[in-house]
Amino acid sequence: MDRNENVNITLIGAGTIGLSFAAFHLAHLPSPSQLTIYDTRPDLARYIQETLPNFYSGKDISSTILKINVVSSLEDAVRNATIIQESGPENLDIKRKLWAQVEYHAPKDSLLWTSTSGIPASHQSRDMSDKTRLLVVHPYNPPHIMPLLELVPSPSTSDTVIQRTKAFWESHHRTPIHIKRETTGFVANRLAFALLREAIHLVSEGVVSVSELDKIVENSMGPRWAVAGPFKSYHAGGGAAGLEGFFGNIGQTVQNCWDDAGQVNVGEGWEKGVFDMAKDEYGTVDTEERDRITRRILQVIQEEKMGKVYGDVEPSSS
Ligand SMILES: NC(=O)C1=CN([C@@H]2O[C@H](COP(=O)(O)OP(=O)(O)OC[C@H]3O[C@@H](n4cnc5c(N)ncnc54)[C@H](O)[C@@H]3O)[C@@H](O)[C@H]2O)C=CC1
Ligand SMILES: O=C(O)[C@@H](O)C(=O)[C@H](O)[C@@H](O)CO
Repeated sequence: MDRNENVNITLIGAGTIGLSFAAFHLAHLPSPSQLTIYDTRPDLARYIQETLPNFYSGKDISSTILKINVVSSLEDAVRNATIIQESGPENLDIKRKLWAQVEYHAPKDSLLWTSTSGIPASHQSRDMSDKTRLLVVHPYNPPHIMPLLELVPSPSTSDTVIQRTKAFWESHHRTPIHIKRETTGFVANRLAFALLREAIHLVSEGVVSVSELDKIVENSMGPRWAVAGPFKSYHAGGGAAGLEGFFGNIGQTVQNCWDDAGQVNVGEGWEKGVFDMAKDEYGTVDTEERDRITRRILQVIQEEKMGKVYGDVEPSSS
């Protein structure tokens, strides 16, 4: 499936992730009328009118919003969908119930995607009759800017579903990565949370403050890993001998750091100190400014790596 096909996309859940996906698809669908949004909130239409413009720096997109199908019935939402992306609460019972209903009302060849941060498709699809259809398509927040999509099939998910999904996102110049096995937190969150655990350890031990730690990441591995991931970076760092040379040179230091790594756990009492430090330092983060800078950085990287900048979050007005 590629971006040029006439697709009807249904978003279930219009919260942080759902609306971000809405902004992304509005910029790529030939018409806003190909987008359907369903949510159980009673004020959905007004909520969309009030919040979707925030993705376009307050630009008047009222005529676009009017063409979106905003529906209050799940059956109406999915009956003509080519792609259904669920971004409801991170709650297994809710997702399970949704998929059993969606499967019943949706076209038999529609793609069924869940945005979940960590509930495996094999758990969500328990009550589905055709478990081959469900696939985790885990975005990195915010999906209208962040290129990564982790495609995490259950053991039942068909390869056709995976390949059609991969083709769709690649045709939209995104980076879908097929994760081969269902792991807790998939991959991106595991890596991010491993670093977060060490960060919390260092802050709660008084080694650095919250803002000092953030500055260390923002001025070193942050930009480094945006250009070359950990393996490529350390392979390069090993010189002619590559990663083997890297470990030959500093393998013992690496092991010493691993041996001394923090083992903080949730609920052990570090929370108040660290949370208060983050609150005092950052208050409410200006996510619009954060996203503006992130978008600029990603555009430069996209231009360098793909030779051109693709699309932005500008809704089609047709
Ligand atoms: N917030 C984040 O940074 C990320 C979240 N995710 C995942 O995306 C999913 C959505 O997360 P958020 O957007 O942050 O949550 P959210 O709480 O902002 O939005 C959830 C939406 O679902 C609606 N909802 C509740 N029950 C529903 C139902 N039965 N049917 C339809 N809609 C219903 C709510 O009204 C709300 O608008 C979760 O599974 C989460 O783990 C994935 C990546 C990042
Ligand atoms: O960090 C992200 O954007 C995603 O990988 C997530 O799934 C979030 O961590 C989510 O779990 C909570 O924000």
